[in-house]
Amino acid sequence: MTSPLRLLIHGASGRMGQALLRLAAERDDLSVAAAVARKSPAQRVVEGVPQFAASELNGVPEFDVAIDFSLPEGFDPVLALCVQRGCALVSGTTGLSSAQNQAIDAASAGIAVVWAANYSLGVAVLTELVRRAAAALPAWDCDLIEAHHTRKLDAPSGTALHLGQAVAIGRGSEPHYASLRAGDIVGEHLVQFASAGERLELIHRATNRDIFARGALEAALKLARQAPGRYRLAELMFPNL
Ligand SMILES: NC(=O)C1=CN([C@@H]2O[C@H](COP(=O)(O)OP(=O)(O)OC[C@H]3O[C@@H](n4cnc5c(N)ncnc54)[C@H](OP(=O)(O)O)[C@@H]3O)[C@@H](O)[C@H]2O)C=CC1
Ligand SMILES: O=C(O)C1=N[C@H](C(=O)O)C[C@H](O)C1
Repeated sequence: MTSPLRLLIHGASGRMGQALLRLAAERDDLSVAAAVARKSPAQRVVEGVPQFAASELNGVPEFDVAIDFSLPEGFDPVLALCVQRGCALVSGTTGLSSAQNQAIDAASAGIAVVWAANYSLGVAVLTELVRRAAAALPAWDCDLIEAHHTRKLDAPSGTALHLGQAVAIGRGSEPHYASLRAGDIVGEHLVQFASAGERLELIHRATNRDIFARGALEAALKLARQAPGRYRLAELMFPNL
C-alpha cells in the first residue's frame, strides 16, 4: 500500500478548515501533517492532528500538499512556504488581489498550484453552461446575483467573478453583479439573461460545504502527481467538460 498524502490544512479553525479536517480523517489515502490557523490553538480541533498558529507556519513538519482556505492576508505566507519547501498548493481563498494572482503565476515555475473560486462539480458545469448561453445571447441583459452567509467578507463572491469571466468570454462584456448576505446561506449563484418577453436563469445552490472540501481533497491527490505549473480546476478534475 502507498503511504498517505501528507496535507497541511491552512485555515484549519474555519468553516472550510473544519470540513477538510473531518473529511480527511475519514480517508486512508490522506493524512494531516499540520493544521494551521491564525490564532494559537487553544484546543485541538481534531485529536491527533498537530496544531500551529500562523506565526509558527515556517516550523510545521514535512507535508506534500497545502490546502488553503483562509483569508487574503494569510495567503502570501502559505504560498511562500510551499515554494520554499517545493510542495504543491491547492487554494480556495477568495478576494485575492491581482498581485497575489500574479504571485501564483510566478510560483508555478517551481511548484504545482491550483486556485479555484469554487471546488464543486456543479459550478464547473454551470461555468460551461453560462459561457454557451452568453455566446448565444450577446444582446440580452445579463445579471449575476450571489447570496452567502453573513460572515462572508468578500463581495462579489469569487464564484460570481469566475462566472462573470465566463460571460465575458462568451459575449465580450461582464454581467452586472448583485450580492446578498443573509443568515447561514452556504452559497447560491444565479446568472440571469433577460430580453423582452423572456428570461433564462441558470442557478447553482450549495447546501453543504462538504462539496467544496471533497473537491479540494480530490484536487490535492491529483495535483500531487503533477509537474510544476498552474492548473485550472476543470483540466485537473473534470477533463470531459
Ligand atoms: N473555493 C471554494 O470552493 C470555497 C472558498 N471559500 C473561501 O475560503 C475562505 C475561508 O472561508 P471560511 O472557512 O468560510 O472562513 P472562516 O472565516 O470560517 O475561516 C478562516 C480561517 O482562516 C484562518 N486565518 C485567517 N487569517 C489568517 C492568517 N493571516 N493566517 C493563517 N490563517 C488565517 C482563520 O483562523 P482563526 O480562526 O484563528 O482566525 C480560520 O481558520 C474564504 O476566502 C472563502 O471565500 C469558502 C468556501 C468554498
Ligand atoms: O465564503 C464562502 O462561503 C464561499 N466562498 C466561495 C466564493 O467566494 O465564491 C465559494 C462558495 O460560494 C462559498
